[in-house]
Amino acid sequence: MAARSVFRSGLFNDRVAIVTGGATGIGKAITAELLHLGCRVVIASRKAERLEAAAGELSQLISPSSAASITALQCNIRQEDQVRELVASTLRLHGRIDYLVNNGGGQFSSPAANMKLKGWNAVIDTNLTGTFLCCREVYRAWMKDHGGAIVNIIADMWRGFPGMAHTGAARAAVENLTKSLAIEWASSGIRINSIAPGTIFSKTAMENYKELGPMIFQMAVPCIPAKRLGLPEEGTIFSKTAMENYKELGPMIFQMAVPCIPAKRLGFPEEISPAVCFLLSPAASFISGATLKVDAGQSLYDSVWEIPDHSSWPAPPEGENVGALRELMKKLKHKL
Ligand SMILES: CCCCCCCCCCC/C=C/C(=O)SCCNC(=O)CCNC(=O)[C@H](O)C(C)(C)COP(=O)(O)OP(=O)(O)OC[C@H]1O[C@@H](n2cnc3c(N)ncnc32)[C@H](O)[C@@H]1OP(=O)(O)O
Ligand SMILES: NC(=O)C1=CN([C@@H]2O[C@H](COP(=O)(O)OP(=O)(O)OC[C@H]3O[C@@H](n4cnc5c(N)ncnc54)[C@H](OP(=O)(O)O)[C@@H]3O)[C@@H](O)[C@H]2O)C=CC1
Repeated sequence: MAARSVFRSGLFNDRVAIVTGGATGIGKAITAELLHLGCRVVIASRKAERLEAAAGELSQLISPSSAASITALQCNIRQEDQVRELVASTLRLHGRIDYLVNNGGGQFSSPAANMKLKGWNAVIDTNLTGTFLCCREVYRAWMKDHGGAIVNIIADMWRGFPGMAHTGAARAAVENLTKSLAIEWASSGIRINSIAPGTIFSKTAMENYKELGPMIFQMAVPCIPAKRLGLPEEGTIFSKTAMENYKELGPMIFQMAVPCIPAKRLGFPEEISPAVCFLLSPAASFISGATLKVDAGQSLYDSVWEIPDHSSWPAPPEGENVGALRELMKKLKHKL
């Protein structure tokens, strides 16, 4: 991993940061850049082996003259006692907590109608409650009396999040939580902001979407004149075994987002970390309660979610305008 930064080296000397989910993907890029800037970073997530491996790898990037350091602490942000222990251990180790980056999180894709309550709760507990618990514990234990800066990683959920409704709801809630805390905690000198990434490619993020391969078939439906998949007895493509063959294609979902991204390419973790460092840094000293979209304009543009053609919508109220349109369509049809 290349640890580069546009910021002045030593900018975060003697500062201490907790980065949840700091061992993989976006979190790993944030950790690498903070280390490059001299920060003492604690990375926290559930899988101890992955945490240790990342800490080992990232520590190689620290030059001997640097004030930076990295520590791996296991923590499931859904567990209140574990979050409390993460904060207490960081304070025992470093004596202060200047920054918190709530990056740990995620979800699975599923139509809302198929979600089990357990799955819904898992995603809400992780992304909303986990973020709240981390904020509350650093506030109580340190930032209330000493100030600090918090960045919450949310998502591109501005037009809802069809296919991942649970995470859309949780991230929208975190955006609102960010605003509430910006006001409640202003008098402690705490700034809190969110970053909403677009579609960001990393190996670990991709592995989470393996199960989406078979959906490639479903996604073809709007392009088929019959508006349904063909069956094997009709000599066409769809069968259980064909679907099984496409399990590998789940990760392609990331690539399929490209036409919906004005940049016409995916984003990368190293394109999120500078925005996080900016919001933590003194350069953002007058910014709080804000959300920075880092999505190359994706949220203003297209969606991967296809609505099949249908005639299920309730009819509009009859009147002169509906009548006029009907007449116009009749005339056009006649001309064609
Ligand atoms: C066609 C349009 C679809 C849109 C797809 C677009 C794809 C591009 C998206 C790009 C934007 C966002 C990207 C990212 O966020 S990348 C980050 C990815 N990383 C992660 O998500 C990692 C963290 N995630 C998790 O740990 C899990 O997903 C989870 C949050 C669910 C927590 O897992 P936990 O280990 O605690 O829980 P379990 O695995 O035991 O599951 C609990 C219950 O949750 C339900 N569940 C879980 N997985 C699935 C699944 N794949 N499908 C359906 N349901 C699932 C289930 O009810 C589990 O309980 P049971 O198994 O007992 O029923
Ligand atoms: N990649 C993308 O396109 C986008 C990503 N995001 C969000 O950005 C963040 C980072 O994602 P990304 O790097 O792409 O994907 P990753 O899957 O690499 O990162 C998710 C990280 O969160 C950690 N994590 C998950 N659940 C918990 C938990 N309960 N307690 C502690 N840590 C947890 C994981 O570690 P472990 O499993 O070991 O606990 C992992 O390190 C996530 O919140 C993601 O949803 C938002 C928008 C787009």
